[in-house]
Amino acid sequence: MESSLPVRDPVANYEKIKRIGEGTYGVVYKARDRTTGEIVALKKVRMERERDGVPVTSMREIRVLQTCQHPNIVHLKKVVTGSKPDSIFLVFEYCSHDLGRLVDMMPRPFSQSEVKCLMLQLLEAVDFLHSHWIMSRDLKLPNLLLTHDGRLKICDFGLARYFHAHEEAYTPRVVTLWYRAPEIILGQETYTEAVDMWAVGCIFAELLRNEPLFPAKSELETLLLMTNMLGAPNERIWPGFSKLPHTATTKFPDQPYNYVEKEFPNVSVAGLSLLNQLLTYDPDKRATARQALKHSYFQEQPLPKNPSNMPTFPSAHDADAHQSRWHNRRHAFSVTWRRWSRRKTRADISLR
Ligand SMILES: Nc1ncnc2c1ncn2[C@@H]1O[C@H](COP(=O)(O)OP(=O)(O)OP(=O)(O)O)[C@@H](O)[C@H]1O
Repeated sequence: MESSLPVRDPVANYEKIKRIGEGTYGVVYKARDRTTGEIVALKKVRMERERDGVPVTSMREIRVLQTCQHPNIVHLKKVVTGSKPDSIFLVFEYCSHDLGRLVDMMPRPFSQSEVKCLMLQLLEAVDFLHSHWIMSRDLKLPNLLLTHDGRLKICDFGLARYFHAHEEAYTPRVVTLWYRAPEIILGQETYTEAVDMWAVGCIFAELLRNEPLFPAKSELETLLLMTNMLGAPNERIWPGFSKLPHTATTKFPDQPYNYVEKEFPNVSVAGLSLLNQLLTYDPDKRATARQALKHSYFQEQPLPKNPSNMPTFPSAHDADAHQSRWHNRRHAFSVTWRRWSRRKTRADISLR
């Protein structure tokens, strides 16, 4: 185990109340600090397969979380030891909802002013990450927490990494499939923080209509759904597209039209413009978080709600998984792709 970890207190200081999440890298509990009575979230770091101490993904997550003190990024309070010498728990501030479960349970989508409130908070957090040279690489609704007073917080930095001004090859198996940018699917190894902005576009669309934008089962199906909605990519709108590793082996349908306006009939011209700027194929032309924050969509009526005026909901953590329409599928895809990302050798994908 690395000695630089700020490990304090044993986990016995916390009383587990209930299990609220189980992800690829650990189980998450709602718990009470026995000394202060404070309610926290306790994430157990999976160690089973580790021979040499704390898994590298958890070390990365801890490092990133220590750097990121921001109102819209979940606060890591402590790292505590478990009963076994090598078991580790992360203690987070507790948030009553995750947006994945919440959106699934809501009978109708958030209002425009509520979507604006959530999007502004998400963009503030992403702008903060990118200005600190951090890519999340796993933005999706279940990784967005909501507090009882309307504050959105990004959680789960297990796939996050620092990026550099110079181009560098990164692992291709990142970002849960439904939120994965086209350049990753088409094999670009030197992708940038723009992959997070594609995911932000998918999240925006999902908040607007209460269902995932590209709920595909494979990378090929994701490309097909993208093409059906946005038109087929080509060299004219995305210079360099034809040279991407998987372009030659992918047969895109002959679909030249953008159907965003038709698919989102209740969204204003400014809202559609922001959505299209986020879901831009060419990562160099895709809106950055800072550009998106300045978009006129956030200045027009209805104005963004103040977080404190956001509606309140019964805790989404109390809902049965089967009550939640997309939860299991979202999670299944997350697990599958995280496992892929841990493989040492890159598996070939056939897009034909
Ligand atoms: N601070 C928190 N407050 C409340 N709930 C939380 C908190 N952190 C995590 N959760 C719940 O636990 C779930 C899983 O957490 P997290 O994404 O950090 O784990 P993971 O193992 O990395 O998961 P995944 O495989 O889905 O990426 C979240 O979707 C959320 O429902």
